[in-house]
Order: sequence, then structure tokens, then C-alpha cells
Amino acid sequence: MQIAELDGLAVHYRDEGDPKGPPVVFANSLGTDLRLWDKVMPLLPQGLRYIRYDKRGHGLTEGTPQPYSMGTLVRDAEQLMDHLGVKEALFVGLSIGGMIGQGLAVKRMDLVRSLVISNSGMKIGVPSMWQDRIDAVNASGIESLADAVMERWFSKSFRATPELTAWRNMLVRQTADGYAGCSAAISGTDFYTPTSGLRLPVLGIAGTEDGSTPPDLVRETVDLVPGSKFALIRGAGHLPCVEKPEEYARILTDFIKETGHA
Ligand SMILES: O=C(O)CC1=CCC(=O)O1
Repeated sequence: MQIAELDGLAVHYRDEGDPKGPPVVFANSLGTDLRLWDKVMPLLPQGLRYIRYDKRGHGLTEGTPQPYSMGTLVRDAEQLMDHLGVKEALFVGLSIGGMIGQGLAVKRMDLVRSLVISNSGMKIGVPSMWQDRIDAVNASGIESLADAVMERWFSKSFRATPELTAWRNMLVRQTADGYAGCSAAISGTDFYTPTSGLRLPVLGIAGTEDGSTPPDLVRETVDLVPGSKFALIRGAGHLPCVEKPEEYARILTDFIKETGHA
């Protein structure tokens, strides 16, 4: 097991692939841990270094009391990369992970060479919606949200498979502080201006059935950066790396090659 002690916080991560290869760093969505990338990982090109981690209060990473700020979550990613000696990475962030990627790219140009904004946006939802979720989690636990979350995460056909139970379990086993803390961070984030100033290769990935960050939001976000690319995965919800791993890996691999990151 790989744990980094960052400012007193025990952060669980996985550092795989070629330790000397160009680095790729993955950041997960709200309510998921680093297993989010399990299906995609073996389909990606060899010769690169692949790092993924559990956000604060998620997976095996330690939690702290809610609320969190986006600045704190960006700092966690920054500290992990500094700890591992990683620079000029391709940063792949899904949902809140895509927000962390935008914030990190603005703050530390030396760390982020190129960016994938997957199923994410410069702003996600509205504060009242996030406050309702925070209140529900604190009053009744994540379980009380789980059915509605599954409808946003996955297409109808995927929800009919036995795998759904495993992903639902992943969601409900996160800590209330982690889930509500990260919800507060999303609620307080609007990256329209900072993301508009980014000048680096950017790829947006969206799923046609995404009930959280619809394709138009992803497209509008990546369109803020000149020269950005956009890929739409048909039949997938908010987590296309789970529903359509082959297509997701092919899109990432093409971007890796196009940007000369291999
Ligand atoms: O709506 C959801 O639960 C999915 C989601 C929104 C932001 C994020 O990271 O995940």
C-alpha cells in the first residue's frame, strides 16, 4: 500500500507503470475512490507513469472535518505531486477531479503540461443544490442520496447490470465528511475566469447520458481554452471510464499521442 504523509494528512495513492516515463495523474469524482480507473488502466499505453489517489475523506485517505475548499483539494494534489517528484504531467480529472485539474493548472504550470477535463465543468450545479445534498448527507447519510446518484452516474442499461451494486457500495462507504466536504468545495467554485486564461493542450470528455455534467457544460468549459478538443461518448453517463472503458482509453491514448506525451 502506498501512503504519503502530506501536511499531516495520510493520502492513499497508487504509483504504477514506468517510474521514468512521462507522468499521468488521475483525480476521481465525488463519492468514488481510485478504483474508478481500474478498467481503463490496463488499456493505456506502456512506458508511462500512472498515478492515482484518493481525495481527502475518500477511499483510504484520511478525512478532516467538513467543509473543504477547492483550494485545499488543489493543494492536496499539488503536495502529492511534489512529494512524488512529478512535473509536467498529463492531469486527467473526472468531475470534481476535473475542477481540481483546472485549479492546479492555473496555480502550478510546472506540474500540468496537458489537461483532460472529463465529465466536469468550470462550475457544477448551483449552491442551493449542493446545500441540499450536504444537509441530506448530514441528516440521513449518503445512503439517502444513493439511488438518485446512480441515475446520474450511469445509463439505464448499465443500471440493470449486477455491477451497479459494487459502485453503489463504493459511494455509500465514503465518509460523510468527505462527501459533504467535497460538495461544499464544488459549491464554492466558479473557474470561468481562471480557466479562460489557461494555455495548454486540453481535452474534454463527456457522456451523452450524464445527469450531472451534461455534454454542453463540458464543451463550454473546454471551449474557454483555445485549441481544445472534445470527445463525446455515446450511451455513457457521468462515469464513462466505468461504462465504456475501451472507448475512454482509446480517447485518452489518442490525446497522449497527439500531445507527444508518450
Ligand atoms: O452528481 C453527482 O453526484 C456526480 C458528481 C458531481 C460532481 C462530482 O464530482 O460528481
